[in-house]
Amino acid sequence: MSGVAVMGSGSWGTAFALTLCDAGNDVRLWARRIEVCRAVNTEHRNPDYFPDLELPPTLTATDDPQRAMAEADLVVLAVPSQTLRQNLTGWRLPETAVVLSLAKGIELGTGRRMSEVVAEVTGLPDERIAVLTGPNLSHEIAERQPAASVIASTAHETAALVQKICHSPTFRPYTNTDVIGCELGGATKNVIALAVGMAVGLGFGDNATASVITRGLAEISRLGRALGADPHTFSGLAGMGDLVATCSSPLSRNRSFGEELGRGRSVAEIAGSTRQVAEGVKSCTAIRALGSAHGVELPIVEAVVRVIENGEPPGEMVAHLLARAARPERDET
Ligand SMILES: NC(=O)C1=CN([C@@H]2O[C@H](COP(=O)(O)OP(=O)(O)OC[C@H]3O[C@@H](n4cnc5c(N)ncnc54)[C@H](OP(=O)(O)O)[C@@H]3O)[C@@H](O)[C@H]2O)C=CC1
Ligand SMILES: O=C(CO)COP(=O)(O)O
Repeated sequence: MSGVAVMGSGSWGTAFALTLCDAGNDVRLWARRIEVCRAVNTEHRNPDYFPDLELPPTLTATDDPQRAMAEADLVVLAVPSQTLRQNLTGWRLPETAVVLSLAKGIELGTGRRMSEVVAEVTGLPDERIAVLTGPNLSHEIAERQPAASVIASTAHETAALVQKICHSPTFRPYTNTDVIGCELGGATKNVIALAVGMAVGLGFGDNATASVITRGLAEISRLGRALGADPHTFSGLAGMGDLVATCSSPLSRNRSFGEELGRGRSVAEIAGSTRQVAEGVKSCTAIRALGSAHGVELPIVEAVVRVIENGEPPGEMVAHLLARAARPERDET
């Protein structure tokens, strides 16, 4: 049994905490709101994110980050990408714990992946840092539907340790040492899911969505190659697996956000109607900047940025993408 702290009690933090309990660990959840802690500790519920789900009675919550992390072997970071740096800055991590990031985003302004933010703020060596990614829609995980996942760390032993800690009867993690590819896959698929959602909201069918998913995978792979990822990662769970799940499922917040944009609502309106994070809305700008810095063409990401940042109507985005100069499918320059 390992002692695990899950820092963040939203959709994924809560569902993954449940998985960690199922895998036989002693799990403490950190929530920034005391009312969430009370609900978890007394009613075994998290009403804002899973009103109908009964949480394991062994799961406890605290709003004190240091108490949550005390003597933890594994610290799981389950806060949004754009707040991770600030959150970590205020926390004192246990001396020997491994840190596992669940966030799928790229930091605005710095272009850093989440493992890079962790390393920068905490000073931890790469061998103590891991990331989790793959097709893991939190509501399905919370219902204990079967799922596979990827734990990536540059140190295989670290990935294998975390794999062992979170392997439950319904959750099957694989390991990978390609942290760059795993993180880029997870962050960029959110932007592609926004584009797919827009296509759906505009009333387009499966030909359109399959085309965006496939060309989206080409963009993710191109960017990954330029940044030093292993191209094989993108045909695995962290690439195609997560892309297909997120782009196909109405449970995805990114796809749903895109769908609302396609129906004509504004970014501010949609963002104001939910407390849940759709990471692609912020990360799209950071990913476009990474593409520009490395001379990688990312037409779908670019088109999503124009809709999100400039308010371009999604219908025009589609017209622009279709009007681009015709080219060979495998001309990946
Ligand atoms: N949901 C999913 O299916 C999956 C999500 N992910 C990734 O996991 C990460 C977390 O997502 P998810 O749990 O779904 O997001 P949610 O929006 O569901 O929850 C976010 C959590 O972070 C907290 N939070 C928000 N702002 C801050 C802040 N400034 N400081 C500290 N805590 C804050 C929220 O607290 P409060 O409730 O008080 O607002 C909440 O507990 C994202 O990067 C996402 O892409 C990855 C795989 C699956
Ligand atoms: O990353 C996810 C599934 O793997 C969840 O996607 P959303 O954040 O779009 O809900």
